[in-house]
Amino acid sequence: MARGPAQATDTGRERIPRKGRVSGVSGATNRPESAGRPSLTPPPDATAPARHPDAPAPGELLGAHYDQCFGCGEGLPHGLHLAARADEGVSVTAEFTVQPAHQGAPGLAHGGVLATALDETLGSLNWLRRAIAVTGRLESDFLRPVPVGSVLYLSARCTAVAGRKIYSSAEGRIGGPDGPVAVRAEALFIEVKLDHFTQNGRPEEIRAAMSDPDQVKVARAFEVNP
Ligand SMILES: CCCCCCCCCC(=O)SCCNC(=O)CCNC(=O)[C@H](O)C(C)(C)COP(=O)(O)OP(=O)(O)OC[C@H]1O[C@@H](n2cnc3c(N)ncnc32)[C@H](O)[C@@H]1OP(=O)(O)O
Repeated sequence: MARGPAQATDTGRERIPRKGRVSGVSGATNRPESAGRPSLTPPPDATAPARHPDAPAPGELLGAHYDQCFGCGEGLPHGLHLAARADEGVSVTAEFTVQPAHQGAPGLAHGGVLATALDETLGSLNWLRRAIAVTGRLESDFLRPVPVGSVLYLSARCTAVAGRKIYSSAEGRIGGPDGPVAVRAEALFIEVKLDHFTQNGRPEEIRAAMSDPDQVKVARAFEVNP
């Protein structure tokens, strides 16, 4: 499709032409739809990820970062309720039990739900670095069907960091932590500032999350260093 100057879209936002990046605020409106797909392989100047000194100890549960999060929140009956634990270095393990509400085909987990479980597990890695980041790219492989009632044993690790780009990978096994791999993913998270959420999120939820008297909860909702 030919791209001219900025055009209105059906969301009422401007579509940004290829060479017309908006500078300043980080957010969904900044990245042109025509942008190519940067590689999931770290560049040669990438560095090894560093664990934050205050990161939870290996084996410690990370807890939900936000109780309305579909991946880990406790406040959503049909959410995944994924529970992630810190592991060594910048890596985590997590578990998620597939519920009837998570079906795609009869008796089997929906692929999008499995991708969510991978995304959430990968996202939780950022807490170990105390970085605020969002998923930019998530490439998933579905290797085995995952039945309702089964536990998906996930593990994820951050592999490299290059500027704002965070490279990571994850896999999910069934039948036990050493069972066969059912799903796996490679991801590129992009570090953002707090205003990514405050400027793009719906005001009701932002206000509610910000006004929680528990400052640690406020910080975790946005994955900010408390
Ligand atoms: C509360 C904390 C969050 C925890 C939640 C855990 C849940 C799991 C995580 C999620 O599901 S997050 C929700 C899903 N993701 C999003 O909603 C992100 C939507 N996209 C955006 O908001 C923007 O596109 C984004 C912030 C990712 C990037 O926009 P920017 O304008 O800040 O970045 P910019 O375009 O300047 O690119 C910076 C670098 O990142 C690269 N990049 C940006 N977007 C990319 C992308 N989508 N894929 C690959 N690379 C990307 C880009 O090529 C560039 O590389 P170089 O520095 O080498 O030039």
